[in-house]
Amino acid sequence: MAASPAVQPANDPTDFVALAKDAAAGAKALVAEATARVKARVMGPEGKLDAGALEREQHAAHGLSWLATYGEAVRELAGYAERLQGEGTFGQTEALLVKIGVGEYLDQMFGGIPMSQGEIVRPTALGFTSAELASLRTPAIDAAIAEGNTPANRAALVARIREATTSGAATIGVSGLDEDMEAIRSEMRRFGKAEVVEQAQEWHRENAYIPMSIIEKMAELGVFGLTIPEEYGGMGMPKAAMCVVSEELSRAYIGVGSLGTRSEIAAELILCGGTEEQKQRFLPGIASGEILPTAVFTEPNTGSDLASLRTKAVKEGDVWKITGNKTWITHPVRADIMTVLVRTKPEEKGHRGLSMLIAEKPRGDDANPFPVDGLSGGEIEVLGYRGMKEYELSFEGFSVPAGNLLGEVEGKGFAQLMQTFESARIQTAARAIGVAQSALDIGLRYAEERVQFGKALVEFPRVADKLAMMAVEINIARQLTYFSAREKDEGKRCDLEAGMAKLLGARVAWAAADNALQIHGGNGFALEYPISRVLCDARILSIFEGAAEIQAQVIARRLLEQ
Ligand SMILES: Cc1cc2nc3c(=O)[nH]c(=O)nc-3n(C[C@H](O)[C@H](O)[C@H](O)COP(=O)(O)OP(=O)(O)OC[C@H]3O[C@@H](n4cnc5c(N)ncnc54)[C@H](O)[C@@H]3O)c2cc1C
Repeated sequence: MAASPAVQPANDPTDFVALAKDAAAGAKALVAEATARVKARVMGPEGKLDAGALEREQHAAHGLSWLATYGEAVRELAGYAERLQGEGTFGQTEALLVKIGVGEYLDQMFGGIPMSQGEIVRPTALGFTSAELASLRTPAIDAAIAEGNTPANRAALVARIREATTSGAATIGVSGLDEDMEAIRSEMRRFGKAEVVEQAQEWHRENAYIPMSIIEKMAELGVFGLTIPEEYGGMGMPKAAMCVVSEELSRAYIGVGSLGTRSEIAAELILCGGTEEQKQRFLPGIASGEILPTAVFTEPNTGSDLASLRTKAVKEGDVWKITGNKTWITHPVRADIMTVLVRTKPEEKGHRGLSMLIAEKPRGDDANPFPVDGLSGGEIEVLGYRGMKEYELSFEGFSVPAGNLLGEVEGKGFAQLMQTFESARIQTAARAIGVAQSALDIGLRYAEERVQFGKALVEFPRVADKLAMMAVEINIARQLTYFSAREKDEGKRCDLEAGMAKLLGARVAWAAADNALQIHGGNGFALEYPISRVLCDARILSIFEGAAEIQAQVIARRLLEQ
């Protein structure tokens, strides 16, 4: 996508890029100080995290996670601005996105961050007095806040968003990715517009499966094998490609953007933990879309606390027999393989007793969902995120050949699953960005078309402000997600950043959907309008792939243990 016109020095006398970098350094100092203060409250005598104290202090510890996520967001925005400036693509739209984002996030860091609608974490909760806080507010931070989220900047951004939309731009502001990635975006966007957007509302309202013809077309486009290495039949592309594809498909419909999620999880599990024979056997089929996987982890009594799950597998000759109940399993009926987390060592109570099985099964349909011995299930009716259907499953001696134990090792299932978390979280963050972007697309269109008091709604500041903040936060979540993807591609540990991208992305998607619905007034509440579906779809993002509280807990642990 072409950059918006370069910032004219006369309009923008401050070198905001340098200011943003300085402010990001100040934000980092605040996070470091906050980390030290929370550490003082949760560390035991031997310098180890005291689990009881961490639980008592969840508000502060999770608040620290949010604060650090914001600090990382400001750093990423400054880095994005600097990179684009170097490439000559830092135009007015990009400058406004960065200014408003940096200013607003810094202001919240020093004022209060919403962890959820009713839970604001304020600096006092992290142990700062007003005087201490004032001493951490550097002149760069003050200036970035003062110049950042102003009514004039928001109005200017909305004018640019309107222009960008009429010119058919895919993203508001350049994404920062290279031309190859943008070519993939265009292809996915074309596919989404032609095959998905118009149908999504009907699939949702009828609780219908996404047609197999769509899955076949996605397979032809290479969606399921994007990041699988070429030697195993995939395209060997970077994780950034997965982000762009997930983003654009979820922008069309979250169900379609999520079809690749289970393929990504299964492929990561097998790539990281499988034997060479398992890689050769399953990866080419997953890459081509011939094998559709489903991820079978959650149980009725174990969701967030997965390590205590009870479904067991017992070895009988050369097969494992699975017995137990699973729930909230997405797309199990049409799946060909199930990655099932089971307890194979009953004497080991925690995660050490868990193993991962790759269980093959025949495809079913609504009339006969599970045409195989030892497996049955019932559909769970859901608010949104439809198109694949969620089921509770009952295993009664379901057979899996011994050779399908992942990596042919017992007791490593939980660790194998954890290895996939980085990728899965990056992918979910990208799905969240797609959902948020669809809310912005729909909200903007409605605000342009609906006239009240003789004006289009978009002419009213309170309506336009909502659109401006959607675009700003989408860009922030996008930059955090792309950063995690780059780190992952470079083989660096990025669980912290991927978790932050997912945590923030889910909140951004929900806020965007809620605000876009608000822009619709009463019509937003009508099932006929797509925004009512997008609201339901957005809600899931802070529940699965690590509920927001669990995500914040994981981030807090990492920050405090460093
Ligand atoms: C639409 C949908 C699709 C899904 N698809 C799949 C799938 O394909 N495969 C699969 O295996 N699972 C799937 N899941 C399950 C999903 O991963 C779980 O719902 C999720 O892990 C949360 O577990 P839970 O629902 O048991 O909630 P719980 O663990 O009971 O948590 C309930 C609430 O309490 C909070 N909470 C829990 N523990 C703590 C704590 N220690 N501190 C603070 N707060 C805490 C949580 O954050 C959450 O807000 C799906 C779920 C949904 C809704």
